[in-house]
Amino acid sequence: MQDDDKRLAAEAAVAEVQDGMLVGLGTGSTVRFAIEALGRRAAEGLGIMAVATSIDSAAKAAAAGIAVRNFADVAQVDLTIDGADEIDARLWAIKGAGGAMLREKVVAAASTRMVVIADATKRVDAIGAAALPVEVLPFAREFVTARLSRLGARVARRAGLTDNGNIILDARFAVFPDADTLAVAIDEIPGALGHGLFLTEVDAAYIAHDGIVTRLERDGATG
Ligand SMILES: O=C(CO)[C@H](O)[C@H](O)COP(=O)(O)O
Repeated sequence: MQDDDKRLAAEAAVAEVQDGMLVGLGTGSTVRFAIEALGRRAAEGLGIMAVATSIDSAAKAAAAGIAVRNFADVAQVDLTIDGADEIDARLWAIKGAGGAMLREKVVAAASTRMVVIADATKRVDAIGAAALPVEVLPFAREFVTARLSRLGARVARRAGLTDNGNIILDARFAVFPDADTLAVAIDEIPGALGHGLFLTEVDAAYIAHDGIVTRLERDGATG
């Protein structure tokens, strides 16, 4: 059921893709459905190329027959489709449970339009219950941990390394602080390379609940 909703949200977003576009591919189990849908459209003749936010998504896109460009060679993306861990009515999102939020934020910032796809379990009244992932230079591990603790977080180091060779610290807050203030405060910590708070990047969201897809736009429109 949840997978059906992920697929429906993904297919609704992929319907936005037009011939000639450079498409940004996020990361995660919902994006996997978007990659499959995009692969089907490419096989039917849609002329697109993609950039991927993770090694995993690049491999899945190539396997689906989508031409993948190296993002390092790219300054501008037409449309990016990505998942989220939480998203609210303002289209504020927490991302990064899959650990790709640093590349995801760069690609989102390069995109003319960025849409989130999600099943209804991701829709929240206010973001902040999910862990907030922070990608950290390994050299700065304890320093950044201390700074995040000072901001009120309980901090846990995630196992493994990101695609960029860095570590992830998951920050949990008993009471989530003002998101704008928190984003600025984390941005100012040297060694903290990126975090999962997406407050300005998301232009629209396709959210599926029991087979019905709702589109939310940043300007408040729904469909
Ligand atoms: O931000 C992400 C990866 O960094 C994912 O988009 C997010 O975690 C949602 O993943 P899923 O669709 O598997 O629930």
